[in-house]
Amino acid sequence: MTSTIRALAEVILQNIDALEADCARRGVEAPSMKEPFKPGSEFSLNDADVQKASTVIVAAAQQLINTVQPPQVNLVMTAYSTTLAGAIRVAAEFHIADILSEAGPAGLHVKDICSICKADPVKIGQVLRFLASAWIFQEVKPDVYSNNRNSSIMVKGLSVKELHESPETKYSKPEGSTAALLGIIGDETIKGASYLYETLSDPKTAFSGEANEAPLCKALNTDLSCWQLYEQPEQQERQHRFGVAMQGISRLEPIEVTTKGFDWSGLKKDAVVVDVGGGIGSFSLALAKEHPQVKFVVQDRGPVVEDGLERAKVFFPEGVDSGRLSFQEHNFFESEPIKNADVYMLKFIIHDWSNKYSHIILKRLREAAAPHSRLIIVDKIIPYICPPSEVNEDVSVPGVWKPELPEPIVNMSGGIIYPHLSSVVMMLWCNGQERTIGDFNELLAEAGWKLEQVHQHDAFGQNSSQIIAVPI
Ligand SMILES: C[S@@+](CC[C@H](N)C(=O)[O-])C[C@H]1O[C@@H](n2cnc3c(N)ncnc32)[C@H](O)[C@@H]1O
Repeated sequence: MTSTIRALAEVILQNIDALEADCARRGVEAPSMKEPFKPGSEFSLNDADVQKASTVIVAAAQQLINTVQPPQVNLVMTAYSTTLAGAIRVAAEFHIADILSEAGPAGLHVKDICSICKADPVKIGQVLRFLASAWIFQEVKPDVYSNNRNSSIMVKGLSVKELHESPETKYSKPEGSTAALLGIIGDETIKGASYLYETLSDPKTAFSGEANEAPLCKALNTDLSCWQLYEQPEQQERQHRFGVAMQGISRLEPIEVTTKGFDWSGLKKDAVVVDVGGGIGSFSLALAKEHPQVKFVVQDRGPVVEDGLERAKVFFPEGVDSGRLSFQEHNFFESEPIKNADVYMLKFIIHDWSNKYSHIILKRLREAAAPHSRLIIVDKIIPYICPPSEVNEDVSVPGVWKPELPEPIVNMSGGIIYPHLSSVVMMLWCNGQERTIGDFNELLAEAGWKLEQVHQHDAFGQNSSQIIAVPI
């Protein structure tokens, strides 16, 4: 009889065929971990067969690793991985990937890196070797580091000279959004995570749905929610970084995935799409470029829309000048000023809020909606990770996918932790959560919306879905 570990290895090998066929079709080699990332070198994950093969390989490989290593190692090393977030932030803030990008494939000695970034080579040397052990940077000779596929993603698109002379512009290029996101993970997110237990065990906050009683608020010793905190003058840098980091999140899934599904081109000329809590407007900007017949209005808090307008003037001046992309300050807990819009869109908003506050946001939009209005929520749909045969949720909505993985894989997340991680991160920041399709159905119905259809792009919640609702 085939052992489980051999069966896992065989599952991996069978699925490698699909990835090799993908490379052959595109006339490229499989990506090398040693080379900096080149656009187009990734597998074609928008091809359903390639995506399925990649998911099965990741799931089987992770089960194999967890089976082969002793549980002490699995558990303790996983718990220690928060330290990686701190180390990655160090690399991003000291512009180490940018320095190594200029140094090229031969790399640079840690002393030379540190003479440029003005840091202690003994300490930075430890950080870099730790990161290289986790596949971020590579040690090409003793104490000499170069960028590899993973570390090269941290490059911000500006010269090291520019980064040092004008630090306030460090996230000004689109590539800088990943560094901004890594900055947030290594700052607010790990600070919040270290207060998770204290918040969940304190009777004052254990059952709270208030955004200002989340673990991050405890960590930063404030009574303000993260959104209110960001409005304080001394938090300007964090506020700006957050806006840019949202673009970095979008890079985790191709923009076509989040825009695909709803029939934007079916909207009539001058149809109005309101991007509620639209941040600095990255999503609307991408859609406005593709659908010139539609008008997009991005609503957010004052400082955010100011930031968004400035960026839009640089990246889409014709849209701003023609009024096809505009920005408006608006608090989504108050009455929605744009009535009868064709589409109200909530991207990465509902997951920020507990049910109590999500209900208010949805209700305000329902009050403003006309019968023809559509609501589009872009968020993850959380799958259960028990065997699908155990799930008998009573919600049948067109477009919902169910996870399926071959035996002997036992973890139905497919080893994809992102949606579940994201849910806990939302709790850390603001007592929010990601939701199952059943949760969305209930929340929408209570606010006067009928869940009509879902555009889901994978069964594991790796990519966000579009959840379409109509007024009841
Ligand atoms: C997770 S971000 C999503 C931004 C954007 N939709 C995107 O996908 O890039 C949440 C946004 O909600 C905004 N926000 C928070 N509280 C708000 C409020 N009361 N009214 C309007 N916007 C708010 C924040 O400023 C932030 O831009």
